[in-house]
Amino acid sequence: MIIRVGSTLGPYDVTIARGALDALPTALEGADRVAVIVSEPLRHLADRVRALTQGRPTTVIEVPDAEAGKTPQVLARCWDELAGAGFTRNDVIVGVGGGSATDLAGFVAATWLRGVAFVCVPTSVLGMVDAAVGGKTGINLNAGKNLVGAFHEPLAVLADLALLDDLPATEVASGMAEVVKCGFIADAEILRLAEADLADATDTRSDRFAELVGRAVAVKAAVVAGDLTERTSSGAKVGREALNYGHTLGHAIEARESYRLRHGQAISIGMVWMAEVSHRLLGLDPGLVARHRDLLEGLGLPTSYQRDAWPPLRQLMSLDKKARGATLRLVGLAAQGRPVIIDAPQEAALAAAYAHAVAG
Ligand SMILES: NC(=O)c1ccc[n+]([C@@H]2O[C@H](COP(=O)([O-])OP(=O)(O)OC[C@H]3O[C@@H](n4cnc5c(N)ncnc54)[C@H](O)[C@@H]3O)[C@@H](O)[C@H]2O)c1
Ligand SMILES: O=C(O)C(=O)C[C@@H](O)[C@H](O)[C@H](O)COP(=O)(O)O
Ligand SMILES: [Zn+2]
Repeated sequence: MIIRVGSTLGPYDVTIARGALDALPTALEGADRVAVIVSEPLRHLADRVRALTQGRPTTVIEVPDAEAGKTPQVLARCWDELAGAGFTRNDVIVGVGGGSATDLAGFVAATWLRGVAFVCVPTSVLGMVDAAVGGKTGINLNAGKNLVGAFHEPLAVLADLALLDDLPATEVASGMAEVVKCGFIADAEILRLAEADLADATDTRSDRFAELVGRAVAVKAAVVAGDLTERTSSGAKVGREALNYGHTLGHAIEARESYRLRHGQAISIGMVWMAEVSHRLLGLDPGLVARHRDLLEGLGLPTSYQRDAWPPLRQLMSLDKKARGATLRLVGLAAQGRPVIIDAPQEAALAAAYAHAVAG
């Protein structure tokens, strides 16, 4: 399956298939040299990528696994390695790994020489359905998630489903959090497909799983095509910020956990909270609130967090990218498929929703 992502800088294709990586030579057409940025546990994939570069000089840069790679220190090391290799604007960076590695690699591509070409090879469910698509790149700071970054779209995304064969079940579940997010904010068929057979939905070799991946990418592609740089939302007219559903609390939890919790686990808790907030402030139907918890727990994702953590989490939320000045902005749901921006929400309602729905 190929999904074309419309973009202000020219469209690109997301290829979703077993064996998609074999299309790399086409994506590299015109490049002189290649730098492969790969997370350490997946270093074996760098050999496969090298074999597909058709003799081009290739530099492999291994980076620490998961969020440990999304740091200013690792970013600076990548720049040094590109300088050492004499990397120029005719060359291409290939990011290989989960969303952490591809967010970092994309940001290296965005910043090196003010921007060089980037090809994205996501290796996790979350990377395929979300991080590889839409051009958000960046790193974390201790103060908050993804606080430094750039919009830099890839030339191509090669989502090779065969790379998921050894992905641990907890990582599959983490990626499914972003898939069902797309179900709550846009495509109801995603919810139906997942709920009908959770085991099949999380079997990365099943047709149902492939359909869910395709549907989630289609949701993301449609949203980013209309609002790449996340500037158009207000009230019920919600652009790219819709994709941030569950992320205001989710990112705060990730920072509080020093990025040891998986992103999908954190936003699972964040979505349960936002469903409750939406019930209180937007009248979201209690049945849909319960559907969040049932589906996310059915996928093996967490839905609760420490009872006494609300004050520090609220403090961390102040640095959320959707905030404007001292005003918090949340993405709520008025109904399935109807995201709404909640500007300056009542603080008491936020705390009460946390105490009621999340506090463990
Ligand atoms: N740019 C975006 O639009 C966007 C969207 C969603 C999430 N993200 C970011 O993506 C990151 C999360 O991505 P993630 O869930 O992929 O986590 P991750 O990149 O941290 O990877 C999770 C774990 O899975 C392992 N792994 C990856 N591929 C594997 C494979 N094929 N086989 C075995 N193990 C494998 C990794 O080594 C790691 O240990 C977060 O930093 C999040 O902020 C970005
Ligand atoms: O692509 C987007 O836009 C999203 O919000 C998708 C999110 O799933 C993703 O986690 C993204 O990295 C969050 O962006 P941020 O701007 O809140 O850091
Ligand atoms: Zn996310």
